[in-house]
Amino acid sequence: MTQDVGQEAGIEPLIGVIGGSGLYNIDGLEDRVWRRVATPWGEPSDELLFGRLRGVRCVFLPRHGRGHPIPPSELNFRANIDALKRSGVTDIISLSAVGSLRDDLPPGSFVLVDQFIDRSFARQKSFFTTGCVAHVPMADPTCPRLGEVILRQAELLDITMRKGGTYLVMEGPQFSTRAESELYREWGCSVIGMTNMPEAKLAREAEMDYASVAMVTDFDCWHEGHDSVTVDAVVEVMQRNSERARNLIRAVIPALGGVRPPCPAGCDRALEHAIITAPEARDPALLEKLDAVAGRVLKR
Ligand SMILES: CSC[C@H]1O[C@H](OP(=O)(O)O)[C@H](O)[C@@H]1O
Ligand SMILES: Nc1ncnc2[nH]cnc12
Repeated sequence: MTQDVGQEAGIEPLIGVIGGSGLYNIDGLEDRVWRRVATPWGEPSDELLFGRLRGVRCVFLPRHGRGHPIPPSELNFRANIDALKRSGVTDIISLSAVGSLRDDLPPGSFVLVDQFIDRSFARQKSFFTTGCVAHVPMADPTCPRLGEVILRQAELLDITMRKGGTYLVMEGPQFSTRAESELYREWGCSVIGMTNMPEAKLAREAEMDYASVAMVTDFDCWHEGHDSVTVDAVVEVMQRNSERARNLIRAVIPALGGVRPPCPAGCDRALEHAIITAPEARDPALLEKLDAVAGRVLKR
């Protein structure tokens, strides 16, 4: 009940940043402290880094863990999203290294992704399993309000960022075959990576605003004029991309401080009409696990 009143009156956002390949830390954070956050879904990728940027609180999680020990298929996406949610995070900015599927997105390009095609298959994709079934809307998988702030800050920093693009999520860890790469190009995809799904789906289930900044590191394997992607190439370009990524985060988080109204697109209310399991058919043990993710709707 208290949370509903808070939503009507507006709440102060807390921004969570998920750093991808090459981004395992945020520098310049005040009051920084790494803290383990336990979840009912298991261990997140690493401890979470709590701190402030120009006085505004934020939380950082290195997606693959510090030192990059965890491959995409073994990421505990549910634990990562739950840990951010139970830490009070309302909005997630996802930062990712991606391959380009378009000539006009060369390495070094930044894309504010607004669509996904999810070709991952070996992952836990929902918090809602037997005992509490929910179907959240995913037509628009990213938050336009959060995206606008990111685009505006990028513009102020002179960082060129493409507004919109489709991110093809592959399972990995091997890179694509040339036939796959060509197929995804025919599908009209802009970039390819291995991590943004089910991350975006779970963020939606947890009623969090989610935006994805994809940083192009390579032309995958389809481009006749460029070598096929290698990890060395990705790391080298990410090192060049990372300063702009850090500057962007250092600008976006302070810009998001202060009380604001509920999300006009409804990201923060995605569960409102999503749960189909009758109250008497719900599994109490699962409901307990859902305390952080869905407590807002399950407890009333
Ligand atoms: C190191 S290349 C492949 C690796 O990089 C991307 O990770 P992230 O999205 O976390 O930046 C890609 O999805 C793969 O996991
Ligand atoms: N070409 C590519 N395919 C999948 N993930 C990537 N991450 C960076 N480049 C990639």
